Amino acid sequence: MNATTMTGITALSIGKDIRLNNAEELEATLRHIGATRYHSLHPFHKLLHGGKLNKGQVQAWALNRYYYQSTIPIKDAVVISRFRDRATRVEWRHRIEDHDGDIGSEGGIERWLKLTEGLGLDTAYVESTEGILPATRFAVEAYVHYCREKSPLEAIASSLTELFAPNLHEERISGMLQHYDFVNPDIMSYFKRRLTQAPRDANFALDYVKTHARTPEERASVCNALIFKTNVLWVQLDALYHAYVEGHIPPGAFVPKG
Ligand SMILES: O=C(O)c1cc(C(=O)O)c2c(n1)C(=O)C(=O)c1cc(C(=O)O)[nH]c1-2
Repeated sequence: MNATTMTGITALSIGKDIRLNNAEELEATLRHIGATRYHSLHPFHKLLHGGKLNKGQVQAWALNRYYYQSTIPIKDAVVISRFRDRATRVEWRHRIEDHDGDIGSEGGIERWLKLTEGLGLDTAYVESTEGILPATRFAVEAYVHYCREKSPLEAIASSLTELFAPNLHEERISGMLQHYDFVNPDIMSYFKRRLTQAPRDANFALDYVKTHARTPEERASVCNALIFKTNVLWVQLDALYHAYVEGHIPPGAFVPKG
């Protein structure tokens, strides 16, 4: 079977007739899922990176994404809690430091707050998460629940969207710097740092699933974890589009000024 030409992948899972016989077929299928479902393809990102949004819309995106960013270390603590195996915990724990930082060293969450502050948002308001869309909260919480409830293999596999993040971050850095006069390199430092962190993390996760998914059923579960995660990311942008491009802001959510 040629995984890259496969059909039968539904919105939620790969077809029952798709049988992945080895690690190479698994990797080809994961890359196919990324190429067809990663949120780099979402219309909201096309607008964001193409300079087609106004400042209020970019603020709404950064405000909502803060909830995702600030939940990632909680998710990673859950992933760690799934492993008796010390080596896996040791390997995974730098992810928490990457986001939370350490005494005297800045982490990704602080860098994200530089972005929201640079965009003119009040940091206490961003941190309160009061203005985020309900769909942002539901999607992000679903990711944490997934890592708690599914198998440890699926918990690791659900991080595999990061395989596809560096290209998106490159596109975002250059697109946003080029198109928006309210964006400068300093406030984009979050993404610059992820360009080195994400490939290291993604490669570990990819090697892990290729080694530990030993049966066709386990390989299918890895693919389904990646599909689940692409949906977590996609629905967040659907909600942003509906609220801030089409103008249907849900009650109580952030309303851009002016
Ligand atoms: O900007 C993005 O589009 C994007 C996507 C993803 C992703 O693919 O899940 C992550 C990030 N950024 C990111 O910055 C990040 O730290 C991160 C951690 C994880 C994860 O699942 O553990 N994904 C992502």
